[in-house]
Amino acid sequence: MKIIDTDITDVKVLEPEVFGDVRGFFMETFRDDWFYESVAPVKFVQDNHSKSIHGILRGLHYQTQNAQGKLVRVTSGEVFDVAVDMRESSPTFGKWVGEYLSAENKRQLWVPAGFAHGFYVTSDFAEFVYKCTDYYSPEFEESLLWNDQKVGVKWPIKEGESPKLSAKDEAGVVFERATFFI
Ligand SMILES: Cc1cn([C@H]2C[C@H](O)[C@@H](COP(=O)(O)OP(=O)(O)O[C@H]3O[C@H](C)C(=O)[C@H](O)[C@H]3O)O2)c(=O)[nH]c1=O
Repeated sequence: MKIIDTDITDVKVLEPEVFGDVRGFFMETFRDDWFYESVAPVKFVQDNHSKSIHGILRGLHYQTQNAQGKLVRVTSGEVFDVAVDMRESSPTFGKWVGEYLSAENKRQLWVPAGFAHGFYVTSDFAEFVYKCTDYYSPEFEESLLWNDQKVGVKWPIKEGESPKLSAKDEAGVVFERATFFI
């Protein structure tokens, strides 16, 4: 597995070793000992899987308590995946990184606890699977508004298209009023 830095120190792109042959391919997608030693000393407790059609934008979510680190990847289609640093003490507080994750590039993104996370589906549909370092706690869930002007995420939304959001995400908080981490 190759680790690729992003513009935010703690957010990493992981590229698996892919073994292709006449049958197709094989790759290891996660090893607990390697991840703990080489990426972050965390343990994962919950796996999730969602499917979304083109133009869906899920996010930008985080839990203000039981904050979740997320190891995310795409098994069908392609998304533009975004992490926003919500840690007030971080030198990259309020900054964002975005990476294209796809079944094709097989890339994963490690998004530590303390980040708002979301993605926009650029393909006809996308299946999104991910591991979380804490359990789902809806009572502590917050949505940062996807198009907050201060954060300024440059989503790859084509001219004339607008993202399809859940009501919860439509009602996301602006950065100024969001809950931050230490
Ligand atoms: C997240 C989650 C949801 N649910 C239930 C609650 C709802 O009845 C239904 C859909 O939930 P929601 O609309 O919050 O799903 P997403 O918009 O995909 O939320 C996720 O989107 C972004 C990309 C994230 O990073 C988070 O993992 C997560 O917030 O699944 C559960 O039962 N367990 C869970 O862990």
